[in-house]
Amino acid sequence: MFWNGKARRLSYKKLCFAVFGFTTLVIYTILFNNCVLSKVHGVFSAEPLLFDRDTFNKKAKNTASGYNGETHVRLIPLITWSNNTKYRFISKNSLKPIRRLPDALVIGVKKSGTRALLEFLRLHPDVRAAGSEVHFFDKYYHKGFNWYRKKMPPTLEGQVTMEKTPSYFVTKEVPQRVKQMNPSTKLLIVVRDPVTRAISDYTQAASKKKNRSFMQSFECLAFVKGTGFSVVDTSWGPVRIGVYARHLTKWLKYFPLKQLLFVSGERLIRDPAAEMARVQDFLGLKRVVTEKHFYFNSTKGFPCLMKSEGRPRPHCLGKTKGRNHPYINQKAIERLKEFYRPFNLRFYQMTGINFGWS
Ligand SMILES: Nc1ncnc2c1ncn2[C@@H]1O[C@H](COP(=O)(O)OS(=O)(=O)O)[C@@H](OP(=O)(O)O)[C@H]1O
Repeated sequence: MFWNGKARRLSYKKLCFAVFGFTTLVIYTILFNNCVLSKVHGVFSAEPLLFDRDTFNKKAKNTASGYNGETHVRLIPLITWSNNTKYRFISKNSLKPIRRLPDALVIGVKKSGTRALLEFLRLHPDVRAAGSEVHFFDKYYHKGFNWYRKKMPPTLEGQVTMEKTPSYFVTKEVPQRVKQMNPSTKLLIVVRDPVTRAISDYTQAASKKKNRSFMQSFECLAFVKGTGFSVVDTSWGPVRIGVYARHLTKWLKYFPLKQLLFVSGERLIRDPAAEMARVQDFLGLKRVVTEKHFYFNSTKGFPCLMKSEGRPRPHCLGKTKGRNHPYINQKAIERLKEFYRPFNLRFYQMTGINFGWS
């Protein structure tokens, strides 16, 4: 009897332990798999889990974290996996590049050297940039952030995702939209003497005309008709874009000055490595792009690249960069310089940099 009672007590204890152990195991498995599932999901896509596509679409359209739901998320039943398989899967796939919204934007200024800056930055292994201008914030904003994300190159955690669209700098809706995407977005602005910039802009427009003899001269377009070279036509795009202080004021309503980097277009040609050192510091990157990446091509008259991704030989930027400018009457140039002087001074004060445009 004594032994029977003791044995029963012992097996009752064992049963309690077994039930307790089993319950703990079940709870642990549920919690662990929930946690792993959300991680695995992050590997497949940077977008949030989607359960009710329509409700989510309504909420998410045009919010940076939003997803306008074209793909359904495939949930993998991890419970059937062994722990080792799970970890191998996660560690392998967390190194898989995914498309993300940009961390940094080259927002302008048109014809100041924005392509050169982006191509130089692409030499850096920690930078990935969209090849062509995306125009999301000025032309395609209605398409939503998921459209924008898909235009970005896939990047690994820690790499900087970028794009350049020079018209962002002068489009009034853009600063607020960029802030809505991510208030910490880093903004790069290449600037060049506004008079040379206007001539460059005109040269590009002329080069696109099929019949150039129909194109009015730069002098005709830059000044109000019948005023000779005295009244500058500020409604003409190539002139208006060069009033940098006015455009910058709009950006400073949404972003602190420290989030903006002003790159000198002139210095980017004269000393690309020095300018690139500033840019890499600003983006928090190691200074990988240095003098050894550039050589001066005297035929082109510009710095060119020793090599770049997919192009192992020395090469320059394309034919549309570094065009010959037409002759412009010196009086017109002087008058334009006079026109820009107060705006340039204001711009120097705002940025704390004297760009040296006379
Ligand atoms: N390395 C190098 N090679 C060639 N060109 C160079 C380089 N660095 C700066 N630049 C200057 O870039 C000017 C074109 O500016 P953008 O690239 O901003 O033009 S665009 O707005 O994207 O059309 C272009 O203007 P133009 O000289 O009028 O063609 C160049 O002066």
